[in-house]
This record gives sequence, C-alpha cells and structure tokens, in this order.
Amino acid sequence: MNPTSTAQAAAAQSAAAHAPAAGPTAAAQVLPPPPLLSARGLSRRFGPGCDLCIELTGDAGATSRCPACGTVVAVHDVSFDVGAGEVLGIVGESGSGKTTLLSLLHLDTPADAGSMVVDGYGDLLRSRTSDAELRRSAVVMVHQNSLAAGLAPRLAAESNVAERLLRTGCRSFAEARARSQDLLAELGIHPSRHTDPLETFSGGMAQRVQLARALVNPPRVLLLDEPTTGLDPSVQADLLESVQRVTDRLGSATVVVSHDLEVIRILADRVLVIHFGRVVEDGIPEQVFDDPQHPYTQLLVASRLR
Ligand SMILES: Nc1ncnc2c1ncn2[C@@H]1O[C@H](COP(=O)(O)OP(=O)(O)OP(=O)(O)O)[C@@H](O)[C@H]1O
Repeated sequence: MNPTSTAQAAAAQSAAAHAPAAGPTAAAQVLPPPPLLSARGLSRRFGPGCDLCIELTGDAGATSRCPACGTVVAVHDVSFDVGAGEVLGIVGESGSGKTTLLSLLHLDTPADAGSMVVDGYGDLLRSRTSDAELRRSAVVMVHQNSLAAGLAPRLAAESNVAERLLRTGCRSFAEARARSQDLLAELGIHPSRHTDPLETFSGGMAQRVQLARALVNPPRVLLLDEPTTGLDPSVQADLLESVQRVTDRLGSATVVVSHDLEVIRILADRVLVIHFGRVVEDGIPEQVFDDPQHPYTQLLVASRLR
C-alpha cells in the first residue's frame, strides 16, 4: 500500500547488503527510512506476578492467566516497527491482549517493561513530559465509539475537529475552521453537514468526524481501535478507503487493531497475530492469511472462512 512497507524495506535492506560497494547516494536510495514508531519488549501483567507467570502462560499453558498466582499476562514481550505511511494490523481473538497493547501505546496503561520510541520524541514510556501533552501531539487514538471518545455530541462536526487544532497550538479560528472543513470533505462528509451537531450523524459519519479530528494536526502515530465495528459492510468499505487515502497522504505510522481479518487484510502492510498476549506470527497480509504458519493463525483464518 505504500513504499515503506516492511516487506519492501526488508527487500531494500537485503539488496543493499548484497549490492556491490557503492557511494553514499546509492546507499541512501535503497535504505528504508527509520521507523516512526519502534516498540520493544512491551509487557503488561495484571496481578501480583510470580516466578512462574511467563513459563506457565502463553502457548505452553494455553492460557494468559498464571495458574500459580492468578496474574493475567495480558501483553508479553511485544516488539515491532512502523514506518511513515505504514499500517501495522494487529489481530487476535477476544482476550488476546489487543486493547491492552493499544492502551500501552496510547499511554493510558503503564507498561511493566519495554520501550516505545517515537521519532522526535524519544522513548515515550520514559518521558518526563506529561502524558497528556505527549499524547496530544504524538500519538492519537480513534476509538470504537466516537461519542465515548470525547467528541461533543451537541457541537457542530467542524467544531469538534477544529477544537483539536486550537488545543494543539493553532491560534486562528478562521484557519482552524478552513482546515477542518477541508479534511471533513476529504473524508466524505458533505459540506452541507459540517455545521450540523454531531448527534445528528450516523455511526459511520461520526467515525469520519473522529478520524478528521485525529488527523487534522497529523500525529506521528495513529492508533485505530476496531475502526469499523457496528457499521454496515458498505459503510465499512467506504470508511476503510478513506482511512487508506488519508493515512497515505499524511504519512503517520498507523496501528490498527481488529478482530475482523478482512479489515486488516485491506488496511495493513504488515500483520501481527497476538495470542495469550504474545506475538505468534508476523508477516505481510498475504503470507499470514493465505499461508498461516502458527496453529492459532490457522484456526483464526479457518473460522473466518466458515
Ligand atoms: N484492568 C485489568 N485487570 C485485570 N485483567 C485485565 C485488565 N484489563 C485486561 N485484563 C485481562 O487481560 C487480558 C487481555 O485483555 P484485552 O482487553 O487486552 O484483550 P482484547 O484482545 O482486547 O479483547 P477484546 O477483543 O474482547 O476487547 C484478558 O484476559 C483480560 O481479562
């Protein structure tokens, strides 16, 4: 979907490694750009923990709850990179740890271990700046439910979008309004609806407003939590097409979580399959969905086809 997908980056890296020695210009042309988001060893448990938690959970124990102490190992040792304009899809069944992983990335839940380096911001998990300030500028989440996501139902759609711009440094109302209107239109909201209160919008339209609000001041990292849940299939397809177009243009690093493999197949450049809080498979969508290697991924894919 974009030139910085991991498969292409890996191919470029391999080409660079095997090419005859060349000058700095040639090297610069084949090396992929550094990732915008680099997560390493992200881990989070709920409970007191004990020495056996890791050994007795995951594939080995077929559970994420430690039988010795009852602790839930919700996310364990998850690592990935996401480049500019790249979309990483995370799939897994209910309880596999997707929401916990997103809330670690959104700094809502503190990690027990790991790092999350965002280009230009360093390791956000160790930053001294306040979480709220970092979140506003660097990492933005689009939630499943737009009204639960802090949007104001009685406010005009364009005001919901402009408010983020004004909160993140824009001082001109006219500019905030114009930029909000442009993005709403790009995301498929007709100009005649821009001043209507959000509460008069359908679920799919409200999701677009939430997306416009997230992207009007482009974040380094965009997190999408089940972006199409509850929407009609035709609305889903349309929304996914809008997401693709706008994320390509803005070049944020996007992480999308969904239990719907089709959503991930459409949107993602690369997929992580998560099971009992661990990554069990990682690859481009064609590899993961058409030739799954891990038994859990094989089950997921088979259940999707039934
Ligand atoms: N605050 C908490 N306290 C205790 N256990 C928790 C807490 N939050 C999550 N868990 C547990 O962590 C595990 C992972 O939960 P999580 O919500 O991340 O999964 P999920 O893949 O997002 O599921 P779903 O798709 O149903 O939302 C589950 O066993 C869950 O019960």
